[in-house]
Amino acid sequence: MSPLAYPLDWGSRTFIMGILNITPDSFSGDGLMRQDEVIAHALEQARRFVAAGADILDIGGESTRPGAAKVSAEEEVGRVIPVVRTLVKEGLDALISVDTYKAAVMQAALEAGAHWINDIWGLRADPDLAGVAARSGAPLILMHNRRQPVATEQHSGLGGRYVGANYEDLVPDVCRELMESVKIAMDAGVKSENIILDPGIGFAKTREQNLELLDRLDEVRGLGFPILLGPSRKSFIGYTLNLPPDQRAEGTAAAVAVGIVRGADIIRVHDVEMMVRVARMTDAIVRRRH
Ligand SMILES: Nc1nc2c(c(=O)[nH]1)N=C(COP(=O)(O)OP(=O)(O)O)CN2
Ligand SMILES: Nc1ccc(C(=O)O)cc1
Repeated sequence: MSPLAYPLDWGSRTFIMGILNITPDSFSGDGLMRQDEVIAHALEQARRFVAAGADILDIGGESTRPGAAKVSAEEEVGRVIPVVRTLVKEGLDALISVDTYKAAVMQAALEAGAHWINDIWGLRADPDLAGVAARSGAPLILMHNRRQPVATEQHSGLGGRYVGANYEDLVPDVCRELMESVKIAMDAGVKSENIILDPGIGFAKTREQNLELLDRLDEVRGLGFPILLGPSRKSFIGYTLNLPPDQRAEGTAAAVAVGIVRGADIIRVHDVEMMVRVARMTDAIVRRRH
């Protein structure tokens, strides 16, 4: 079957992005490189996600958690591209997104047939990515994030998690900085209808800031772009419920439901089957979709 046509029918329902981490060190332990036969496992997980209702599959080859080891573009290409090729060849009924901030990785992914670009640095890490995005005409997710941890702060005992969390006024600051990323994109020639914004839950934000940003997501939606939300299994849930990543499904469900009420268009999740049900139920209430 052919993937969903873009632009998606925003507002008609919540779209589901399933996370496929081709990493040995992802924070919630879902990284497929912990296993043998990575490609076979990725394909199996992708099929399971699509059968459960995923619209988009997001493939990542470098953990983005604070303090994670950086991976070279060559190594990331070696992890991600074989999986992109396999999923494209399989012809799954889902869009293929690649979670990378590196222009070289994204260029290779697009050539291998990927459809979407997911940049956790909102075009601030690799300026060449803006041109790659513009030339490809692919939808581009611009996530809010702040500067990379410097060595001394990384050793503060917080793993760099709160570096950059010194906001003057949280929501307006996040909105302004997202619009700076939009400007970088549009100056490079990315069309506004290809831009999706993401508040960056868990990136340079304290627990309280993550909770407030989620509750005020409607203000970010007010910027006029579709919104992607990624709360899945993150530590703001862990700190609130005092639970490890593998026990954060209910907390994720609450965040997903509130996120949809406040205007999220896409949710990025690990537990696809469960969150599809949460999204369908929330859509039935707030969008009257049955
Ligand atoms: N657009 C967007 N991209 C993201 C987001 C997010 O919230 N929004 N969160 C991530 C962290 O989750 P993941 O499970 O992929 O963890 P990892 O980075 O440790 O692999 C990684 N990528
Ligand atoms: N990449 C990230 C992974 C996890 C978290 C978090 O648990 O808050 C934040 C960022």
